[in-house]
Amino acid sequence: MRKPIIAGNWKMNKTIKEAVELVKDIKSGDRDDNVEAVLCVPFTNLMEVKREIEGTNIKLGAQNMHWEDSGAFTGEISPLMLKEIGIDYVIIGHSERRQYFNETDETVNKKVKTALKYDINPIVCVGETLEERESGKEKEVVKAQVLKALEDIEEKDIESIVIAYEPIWAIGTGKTASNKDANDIISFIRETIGNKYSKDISEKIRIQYGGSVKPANISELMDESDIDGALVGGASLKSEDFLKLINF
Ligand SMILES: O=C[C@H](O)COP(=O)(O)O
Repeated sequence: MRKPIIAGNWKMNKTIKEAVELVKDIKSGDRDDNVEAVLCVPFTNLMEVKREIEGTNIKLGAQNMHWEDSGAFTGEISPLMLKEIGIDYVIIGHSERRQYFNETDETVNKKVKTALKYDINPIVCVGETLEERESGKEKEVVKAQVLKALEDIEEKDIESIVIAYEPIWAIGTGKTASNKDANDIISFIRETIGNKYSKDISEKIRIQYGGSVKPANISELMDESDIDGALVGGASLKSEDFLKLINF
């Protein structure tokens, strides 16, 4: 049985003061213990948010990470720095990083390997553009992204990974993939992992959907057979909405 995982990706939002207020509100709300709630916050908020969630079952995530431990990489954050703070998750290969910061399948693969080396659970994002979907290439694109992200990764590490399927055309646009379409691609990702490794591990890995998830559509998405959770942008910035999502 896969434990549902709802992760809020705050993106480039919230000052430290705003972050603390939001976490205090989330902390004080009712939360379903059977759902894993993760807050993926800007680097500058990690330490304060870590302090705030101490003693709760809320998990902490970063939104990116370099693959090297240290060195001349101005502006980058290393896995050692994140490990010291005590993060549980790191988002890798979000489409915004691929689109605006030249993240490639190769760098995604390096970062996934580094995260695993440091026992940080990677949330690996994949997803097709509108153009790719309209030309019927979504499965081909997503399969290539998944296989490259998992290159040279052993089966024993697969369960530590979460995959987030986020069709780019559904991110921040208010357009959600239909439940059926999202479930279809997610079960295809599961099948791809099953073919590369084993059916057993493909049944264990958690795969989220992301793209305009909100309180109004979360339960129907979670009713689908293969969708194990959501990676949520906009709706994770309001405590009321995020609490509704984790109590779907
Ligand atoms: O990481 C989250 C996704 O990019 C979805 O963002 P959104 O919920 O604002 O569409």
